[in-house]
Amino acid sequence: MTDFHRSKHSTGKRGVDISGKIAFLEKNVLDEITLNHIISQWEFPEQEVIRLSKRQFLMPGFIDTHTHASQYPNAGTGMDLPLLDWLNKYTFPLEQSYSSLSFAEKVYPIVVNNLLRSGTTTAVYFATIHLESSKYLARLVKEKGQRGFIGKVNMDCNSPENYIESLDNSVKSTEEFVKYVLNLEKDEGRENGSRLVYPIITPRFAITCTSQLMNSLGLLAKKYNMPIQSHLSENIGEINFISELFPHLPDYTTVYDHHGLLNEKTIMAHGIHLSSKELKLIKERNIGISHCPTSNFAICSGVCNVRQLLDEGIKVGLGTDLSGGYSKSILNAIRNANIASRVVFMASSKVDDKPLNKSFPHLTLPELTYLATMGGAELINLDKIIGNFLIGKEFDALLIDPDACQSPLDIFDDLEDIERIFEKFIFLGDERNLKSVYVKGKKVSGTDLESMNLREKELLKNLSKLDGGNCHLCNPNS
Ligand SMILES: Nc1nc2[nH]cnc2c(=O)[nH]1
Ligand SMILES: [Zn+2]
Repeated sequence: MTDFHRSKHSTGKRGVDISGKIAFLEKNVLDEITLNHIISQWEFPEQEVIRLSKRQFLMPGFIDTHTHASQYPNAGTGMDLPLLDWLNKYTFPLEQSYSSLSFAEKVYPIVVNNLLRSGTTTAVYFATIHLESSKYLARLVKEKGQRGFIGKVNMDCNSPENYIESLDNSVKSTEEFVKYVLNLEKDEGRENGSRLVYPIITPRFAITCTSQLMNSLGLLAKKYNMPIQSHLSENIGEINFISELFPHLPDYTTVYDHHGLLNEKTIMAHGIHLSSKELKLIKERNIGISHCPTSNFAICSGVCNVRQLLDEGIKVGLGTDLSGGYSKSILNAIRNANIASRVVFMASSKVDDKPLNKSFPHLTLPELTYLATMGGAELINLDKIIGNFLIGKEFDALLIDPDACQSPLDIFDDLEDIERIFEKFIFLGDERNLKSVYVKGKKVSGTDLESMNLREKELLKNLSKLDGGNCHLCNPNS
């Protein structure tokens, strides 16, 4: 039996309290009497008790540790080229469009709404080099109630003529951006829990940043105690170019280290083709790797050996890497991380002499779920605040309804227990199963009618006409 309380106005430490923190958890509540007793114990003014039906369950919200909000319009297109050509032909021309704030105003709301709807309660975003559009993205993420790390991208060399900054301007506008984002929540007292949006220093990658720029960004990150994100060892052509640009340095990871960009708050996307020396350095600096399997497959960058990263004790989270990755959904990233880990195993010599049993070294369902939640929280240094449902953490959660309208899951009562239903949701489910999405205890998205806009309601009405519409979503009177 599952229930949870949300308080709209209580300052008391109960249920999910006013600051969005989890105040209590009760296990094994099997009957109505005990349930009602608990509810009365934790009573608080204007409480909202949300009762989950038979097969509904809660899980921690998804954390996308690497996505390019600006590339969303290209998602699902342009998979015919490898990284550097792909950047030049498709990606840089699109990103250039954000020099116009009104372009950003058209795209970014769609991005944030859709990420929330697919269960991404926290996203680590790349915007573009443009200050005003990047500020707008930060404002929007906060307004929509998503947790987010927003990066104004830096690039001052090896970039197109119309999509490049001067060194001076890049550093100045980044500092202005950082101050702007830090100020966004200055009026909100810390009794309201953690902040929602953070700035993150974002040198695009070492190909498009001069040494001076990387050094300055490293210092800026230090000055404001900020996280850093970039790309590392994604593609062989990229790695070869790096060794041409930095012949005096032994490898790609050292390039970033040399410029003061590696610390325990650094997130590097991809990390596919790393040498053992680089892995050692990554572990030493305690940086995290954002594993972006959909992108790695889609633009043929390679297959990341996540088991090896985990065995080395390196922090790993999942990223969609829109639009190198075509899907905005972390569920999709989980599925591709699963396939990637099996490809690594099958390509290894061990495949012939190991039976398909429990010691099979591909990623397990608990591990995949961890990467999408707590693993991501560790990467962004919010593991004390989100990532699971320990008491005192903030309630970033998904209310999953396996029986939702048009659900892609088929549940056979006689066969299923909660573990199987959860597994089916992870591998077959989609946003139709996300009845509610909560960030810091506040509902920010969901499939039920109250959270829909007019267009969505209209769409559902039409669906119900086609379908006969007997479910509570298609037909609220049923
Ligand atoms: N996948 C990906 N890799 C990059 N490396 C540098 N920029 C990018 C980007 O936008 N996407
Ligand atoms: Zn990327």
